[in-house]
Amino acid sequence: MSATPTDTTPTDTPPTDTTPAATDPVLAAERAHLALAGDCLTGMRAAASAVVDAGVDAWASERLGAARAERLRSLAADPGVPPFFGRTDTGEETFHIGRRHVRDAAGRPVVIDWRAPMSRPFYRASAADPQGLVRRRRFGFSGGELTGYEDELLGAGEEGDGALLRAEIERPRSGPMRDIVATIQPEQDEIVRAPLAESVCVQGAPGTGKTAVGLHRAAYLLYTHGGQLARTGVLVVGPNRAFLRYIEQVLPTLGEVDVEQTTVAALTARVPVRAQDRPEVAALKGDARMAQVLERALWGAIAKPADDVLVPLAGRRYRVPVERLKRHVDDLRRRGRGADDQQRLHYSAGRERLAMLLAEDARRQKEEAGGSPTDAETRRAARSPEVRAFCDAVWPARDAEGLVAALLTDPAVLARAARGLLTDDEQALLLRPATRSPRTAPWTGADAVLVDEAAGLLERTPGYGHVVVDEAQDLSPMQCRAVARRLAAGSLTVLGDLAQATSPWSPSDWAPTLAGLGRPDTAVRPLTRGYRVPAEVLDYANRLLPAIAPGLPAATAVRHEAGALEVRPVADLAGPLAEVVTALAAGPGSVGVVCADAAVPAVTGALRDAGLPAAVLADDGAAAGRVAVVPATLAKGLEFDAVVVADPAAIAAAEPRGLNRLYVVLTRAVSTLVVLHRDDLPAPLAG
Ligand SMILES: Nc1ncnc2c1ncn2[C@@H]1O[C@H](COP(=O)(O)OP(=O)(O)OP(=O)(O)O)[C@@H](O)[C@H]1O
Repeated sequence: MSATPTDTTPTDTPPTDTTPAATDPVLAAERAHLALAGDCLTGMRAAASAVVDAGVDAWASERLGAARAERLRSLAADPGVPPFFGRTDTGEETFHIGRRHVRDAAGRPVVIDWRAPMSRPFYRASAADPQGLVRRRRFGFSGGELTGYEDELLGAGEEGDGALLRAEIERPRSGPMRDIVATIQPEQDEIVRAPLAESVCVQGAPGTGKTAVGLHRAAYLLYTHGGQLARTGVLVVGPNRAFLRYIEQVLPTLGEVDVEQTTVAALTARVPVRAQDRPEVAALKGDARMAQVLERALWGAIAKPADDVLVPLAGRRYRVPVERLKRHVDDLRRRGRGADDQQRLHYSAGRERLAMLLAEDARRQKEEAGGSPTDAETRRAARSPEVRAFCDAVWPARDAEGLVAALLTDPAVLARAARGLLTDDEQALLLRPATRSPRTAPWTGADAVLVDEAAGLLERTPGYGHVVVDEAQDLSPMQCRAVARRLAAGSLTVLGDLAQATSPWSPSDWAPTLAGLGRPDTAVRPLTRGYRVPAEVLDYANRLLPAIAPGLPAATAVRHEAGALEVRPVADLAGPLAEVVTALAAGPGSVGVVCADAAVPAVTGALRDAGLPAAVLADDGAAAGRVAVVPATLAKGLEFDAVVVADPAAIAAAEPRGLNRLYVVLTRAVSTLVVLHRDDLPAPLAG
């Protein structure tokens, strides 16, 4: 391998090697290409803004304008992000690989989008399997300037030593998550480029790049299947808003601004959540049996028609006999029972259809008698007071909040719907006093998911073409259903780690979650190379694995960092905490101080008393400062340059799956983990 100057990071970092390169002809040529790419981008931007917004009509003009704005937006290059980060040579052809295509005025490619098929060997080639490449080149930049490159002569069996990847993952962390487009690894690339039709479940240990892979997969799919997915959309679901804030810039940096990123709570926010369930109640409300209870509560209240109905049509009345009415109701009920949400007849549509069937019966009778009623007259018949009264009695109009409120407050309604499904004790757990109106009820997060389920029974939920669900190991069966409803005919990327499961539903394998998400045949793909956490820290956290996830393979870290882990017994927390955080805060990266949720005020107070600018990370994602106090329950998915864990025993003791929570907390650090413990450490970590 030939390695000239190796400031190997693709974006702005100080060079690690400042070998004078001004005289290096390769570097000079690459800098010229960089300048050309910059000029071409400027030209493309100018051309895009010069497109005249004149369509054939106002609508077309507006669409043209929107398309142009979109194109300009995607071309609005961040000056800190260089147009390319790598290059492939096949011996005949050379491609520079970057975040987006760049063409010259004649349309010749200057930079190839990383997602294009031609870019694939850049990520997959190895000395053993060069995939047609004689050389792979990676570039290092500083302040937007190309300062170095690293060659691998794959054709000659030479492979890099991973210096670039190491430099990239060791960069001090501060602020939101970054893209990994310059250093996607082969095992990650296979998942990123899996076909759109294929649903994928990534079981990955902490820091193996699951979130990164999921986001890059979304960007890849949008590029490769732009037309189809632009219509149906891509949805990314994360566990909370703090997590969303952390990841939300990755897709825009990759040029994808139209992906919806949300939480399950936001997805199901049909009622204002203003209360919290006791854990055992929340666990029951998240149970899959609740879907059956709701279905029965809704469809079970449809009554048998008792009498003939006289339907008025164009000045006369036509009798629809009760037997025929019964058949209509039975047929429609049957069509409402299908498993496929997109195909099945929903309750509200069933009610409308029933009214229409009565009107059509009347129309047929009139036609048989020689009349020819119009469509408008038939529709009017369907809306007549007689037909409406029949529908109200047999197939009453319902709303989702009202349905759930009745179920949770009326013992008789609940008993009827839950018979044989929930025990008496379980029914008693669900019941709460009624409020004057469902609007003012003390709705909880779990109730909101039930209301969403009810809404999904009433009407079809619009679906996306592809859904990425992160931290999926924590989803309740009812939350899985809420995501599945948004999937339509699309495919799914499920990301998670069973060892990090902290919810009451946490399964020991992926089958129930994948079934709940409506894609039981999804293949589970493991990721086991840890990019975030140094080996010293990961091996320490992995001691918990036999207790929390027996059988799950432990991750191996890609790098060692001597001195990355310090475990210190302390008599009193405040003093050592302030001392450790002061020392860490003097470094360049972010510092996360993680403690049990209940200890947040005390820990924050201790840090502030020592004059440290500590800010608490909030669930709404409000940005904490460089020293963030992180409640243990919000740490999932996040990372910090340095992490201090205050009182691990308290974190483990705070909840039923406290050891899993501790495993999450211990795996957030990129460079340094300091564990300060007053009490004995949990057994697997002691000694
Ligand atoms: N190929 C890569 N090149 C550079 N950095 C990488 C690569 N893969 C992952 N990383 C970095 O490793 C860190 C962990 O990635 P990510 O958050 O996606 O992991 P995860 O598996 O979702 O972790 P967790 O389970 O803890 O949430 C991130 O900083 C990410 O940018």
